[in-house]
Amino acid sequence: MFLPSGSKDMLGSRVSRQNQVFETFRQVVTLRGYQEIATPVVEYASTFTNEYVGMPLQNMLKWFNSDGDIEVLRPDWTTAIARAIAKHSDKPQKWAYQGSIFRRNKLGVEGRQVGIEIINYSNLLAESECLFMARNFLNELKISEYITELAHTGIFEELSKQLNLSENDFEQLRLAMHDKRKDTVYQIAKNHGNHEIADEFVSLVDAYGNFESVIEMYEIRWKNNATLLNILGDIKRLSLMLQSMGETDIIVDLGRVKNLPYYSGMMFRGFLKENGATCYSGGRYDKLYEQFEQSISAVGLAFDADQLAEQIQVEKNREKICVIATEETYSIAEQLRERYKDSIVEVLDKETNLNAFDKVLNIIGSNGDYEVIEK
Ligand SMILES: N[C@@H](Cc1c[nH]c[nH+]1)C(=O)O
Repeated sequence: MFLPSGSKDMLGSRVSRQNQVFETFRQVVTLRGYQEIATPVVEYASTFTNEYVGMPLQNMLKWFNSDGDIEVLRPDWTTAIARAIAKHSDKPQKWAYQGSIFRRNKLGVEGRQVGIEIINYSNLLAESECLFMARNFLNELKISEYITELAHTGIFEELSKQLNLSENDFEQLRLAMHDKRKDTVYQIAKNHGNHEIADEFVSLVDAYGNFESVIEMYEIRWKNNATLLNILGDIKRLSLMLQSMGETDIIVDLGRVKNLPYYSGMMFRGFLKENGATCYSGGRYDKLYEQFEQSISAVGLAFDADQLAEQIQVEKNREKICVIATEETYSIAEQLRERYKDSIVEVLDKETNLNAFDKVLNIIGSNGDYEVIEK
């Protein structure tokens, strides 16, 4: 029997590691005062494709229901949670979730995420909470080799104002910036502006690296633009907060454009040093709540739980005990569990693969007169 392309089974230690990621996440968010939220896997496509959210339908797993509406498998937690809490979003709240999202991309169709959404907290408190929580969680998973990247949607938007761009041109330029295709970036900016602004965009493609040096350079370059200076100030403040917590690998990417249409402000990502993979991604998305006619401060991030599960070691600190029993003694073996409550106890009827155990117990005897002997 085969599986549809993109679907996969998971077995044994891969599942244990996945569950360890979920369990560690729950411990961390519980201690940081988050509430848990779960939304259904099946939703209306319009929840994600409407003009405020703007996710492309083509990547979703979808079908028509009997009324002719398009339904999808949840492609995004953040949007689903905004829909779920829209009526009760007037108070400060912190939500945590874990489960699958479904998007057709090169990695498959199903990805597992654990994530947080912080609603109605003041901006810096919520943004720093996201980054501190990420640090706390990765530390608990014993993942220390990662890089934190900060970026901001406002930079590209502010500079684009100097160009005369249609919606389509804007999108083309955003895509070219995203893929770091400097030739196309230059062409679009030059065609709709002049070569100076085109040069500015091209150099923005390379404006990433250690936060101190990049910010210092751009504070001078943008000294006459209050909007850009404010953005640099916000990024610097967050970076310094992280640095004061002992984080050393902090980079900024001033030319980064949003990877999800709803971001509006600070964006952050974590990269694993070992393979460069993104282990978390998030940002501010106040605009998402405008669809519910609400003006709300919203920020959050999601971890790629599959990626994290690949990185961690399964905790193996329990004693493994094998009890060799017979048909007459299976219930005696079961009672032995009481004596070894913190150990892994397996009952076998033959002595096979005993090297896998720390202790082997034999139940010997007959007619209700049994003895447990350690081998
Ligand atoms: N939903 C985003 C992550 C995120 C959570 N909150 C804000 N952003 C993603 O799937 O990448």
